[in-house]
Amino acid sequence: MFSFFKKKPPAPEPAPAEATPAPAAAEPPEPAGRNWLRNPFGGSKPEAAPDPPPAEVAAEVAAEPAARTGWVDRLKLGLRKTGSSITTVFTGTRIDEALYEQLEEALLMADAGVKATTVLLDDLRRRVKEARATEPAAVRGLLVDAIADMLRPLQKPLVIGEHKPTVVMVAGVNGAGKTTSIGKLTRHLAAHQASVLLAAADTFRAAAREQLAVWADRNYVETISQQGGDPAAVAFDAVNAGRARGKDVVLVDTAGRLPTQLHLMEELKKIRRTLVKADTAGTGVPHEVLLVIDGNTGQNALMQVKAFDDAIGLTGLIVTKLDGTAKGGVLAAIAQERPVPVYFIGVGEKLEDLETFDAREFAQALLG
Ligand SMILES: Nc1nc2c(ncn2[C@@H]2O[C@H](COP(=O)(O)OP(=O)(O)OP(=O)(O)O)[C@@H](O)[C@H]2O)c(=O)[nH]1
Repeated sequence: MFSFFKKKPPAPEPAPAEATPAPAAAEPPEPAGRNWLRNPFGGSKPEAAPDPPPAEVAAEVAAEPAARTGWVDRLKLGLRKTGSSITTVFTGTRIDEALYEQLEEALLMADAGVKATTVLLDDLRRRVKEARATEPAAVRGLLVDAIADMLRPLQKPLVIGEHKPTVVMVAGVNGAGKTTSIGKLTRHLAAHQASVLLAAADTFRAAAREQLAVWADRNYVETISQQGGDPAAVAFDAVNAGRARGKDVVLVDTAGRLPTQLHLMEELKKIRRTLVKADTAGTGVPHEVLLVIDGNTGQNALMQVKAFDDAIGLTGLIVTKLDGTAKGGVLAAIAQERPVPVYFIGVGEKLEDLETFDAREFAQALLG
């Protein structure tokens, strides 16, 4: 069993990992700077060894430039639009009601929502009192603490490997970044000796299947797809194929849909029910139900979380496009109103631009 965990990137990067997988009992070499999984097969590697990832993937990942270590900077840059109006509040000379009012406005503008904003400000007032702070600049540090504490319940690793295959269903509205995130996730799984089967359960849009096929090619993994027909059938076939082929992970990509498109939400529920039916061993398929949300959509993202959670029971979120949003505060609203764990955040369009979520780092990035 392995989990995606947060690890500070050591510097400098060590020599590229060998393409050959590590022996079963030993921990595989972990490419430096990656926040990905560790000890993919724990102490109990399955008898049938998974397909080793091609040398190209492991070598590419290991050879990634040190720029990767700067992802927090990129997040900071991305969230600057969100944070700039908040941080200007602390340039004054006094901690007074005007400061709290400006802060309230800035948090609402960042789409933190009324509830989270109220809780944050109450918490901040308490912290300011306790710390006997007198300078606005000190309030900024206390706000980082308050935001980090609020977001902490969202910080949870995605555990893969407890079941073989681990079945992960991925949903979201159109263009949220599902397929891109699946590609990124696949790459990192492959780079850590996990074999992946992709299921293109978007049977309507040929472009979606093609896009997934491109990601699959780039990651040297197989796909199950079908033109037309029933997406639930593709999902069913994928679980069976994943089992038969001894894959570690089956990732099921679904077509984008709005929560208001009730017939499409029914279709999503059907895909989920079908995955449950394919679970002949009763291991709890789908093991993970992820929603991909676009960080730019602010409060609307919260509505999506609620609607998809009600429909298919979410286990985690991937929040994309945090590399340029004025609405990063929405994570506070999610933490307050529907705390579904944030497994990953997307900070760019490139394959390596997917990171595990760390509440404190996010809070710090938010306030520059
Ligand atoms: N800047 C940035 N762009 C992203 C990120 N993730 C995805 N994108 C871009 O968002 C656009 C949509 O991504 P897709 O992966 O096609 O979205 P999708 O949810 O699969 O779309 P549908 O299949 O239409 O539902 C693409 O242009 C991606 O490159 C991110 O973290 N940052």
